[in-house]
Amino acid sequence: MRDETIKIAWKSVTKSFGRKTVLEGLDLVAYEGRSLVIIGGSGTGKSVTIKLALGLLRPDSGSVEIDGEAVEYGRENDPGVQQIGMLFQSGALFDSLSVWENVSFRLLHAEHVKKGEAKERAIAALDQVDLEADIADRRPAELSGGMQRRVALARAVVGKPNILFFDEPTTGLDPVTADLINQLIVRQVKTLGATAVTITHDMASMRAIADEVAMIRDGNILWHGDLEGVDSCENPTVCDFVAGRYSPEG
Ligand SMILES: Nc1ncnc2c1ncn2[C@@H]1O[C@H](COP(=O)(O)OP(=O)(O)OP(=O)(O)O)[C@@H](O)[C@H]1O
Repeated sequence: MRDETIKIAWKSVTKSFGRKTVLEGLDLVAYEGRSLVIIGGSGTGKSVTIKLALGLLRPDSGSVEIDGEAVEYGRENDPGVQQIGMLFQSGALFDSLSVWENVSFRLLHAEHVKKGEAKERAIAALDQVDLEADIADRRPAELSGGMQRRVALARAVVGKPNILFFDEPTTGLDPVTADLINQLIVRQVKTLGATAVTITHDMASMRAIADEVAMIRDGNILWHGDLEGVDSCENPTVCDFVAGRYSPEG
C-alpha cells in the first residue's frame, strides 16, 4: 500500500518575472518517501518550482507547504530547512575548499559542528557514495566530473535530510557515469527514506529515479502520475515529450 502522506504541496502557485508569467496557479504534491521527477520544456518553470519550495523565491500568490506548514521566503538558514538536501545543477562545489569542507559546509557554518566531527561525518558521507576517505583533503578541481558530482551528492545527504532536491543531476556526464549517479541517488533516497524531487531533461535518469512523474506546461501541471503511466501513454503530449518527438502542442 502506498504511503499517501503529502510531504510537499504547491497550492495554486503563481509566479511572474516582470511581465512574464512562469507559473499560473500550479498545483502539485510530492508524497512522503516517494521520488517525484519533474519534466517539461526549457524555461517552463521547473527550477522556479523547486526554488519556491526552498524559500529562495516568493510566490506572487498561492503557497508551498512542507509538512502542512507554509514555506517562508528567505528561510534557508532556519532549522526547518536543515531537513532539506539539495544537489544543484553541475554540482556547484567551492573550488577553494577541500572536498571534506565542501561536504560538511552546512555542518560547519550553519550547525556549528566541531571540525573533527564534521570531517568524520563528511568521510562517512563520501563512503555512502563509494568515494574513498583519501580524497577528503583534495580540491574539487583535482577530481573527474563524475567524482565531483558524487561529492555534491555526499554534501546533499550528509545532514540526513528527509527531503532531497536534485536539479539536473546528470547534466554533462557520460551515460555510464550518469547511470552511476542515478543508482547512487536511488540508494540514498531509499536509505534515508526521503521524499525526492528531481528536475531532469535526461529521460534515462527519469526512468531510473522516478516513482512518479509530473510534466509542467503553460504554467501548470499537464500530467502527474506513476512512471508506468508515461510508458502506457496516459497523456499523448507527455508521451511525445518523453520519446523526444516534436509536438506543436508541446
Ligand atoms: N530570478 C529570475 N529573474 C527573472 N527571470 C527568472 C528568474 N528565475 C527564472 N526566471 C525565468 O523564469 C522562466 C523559468 O525558469 P526556470 O529556470 O524555472 O526554467 P526551467 O524549466 O528550469 O528551464 P531549463 O529546463 O531550461 O533549466 C525562464 O524564462 C527564466 O528566464
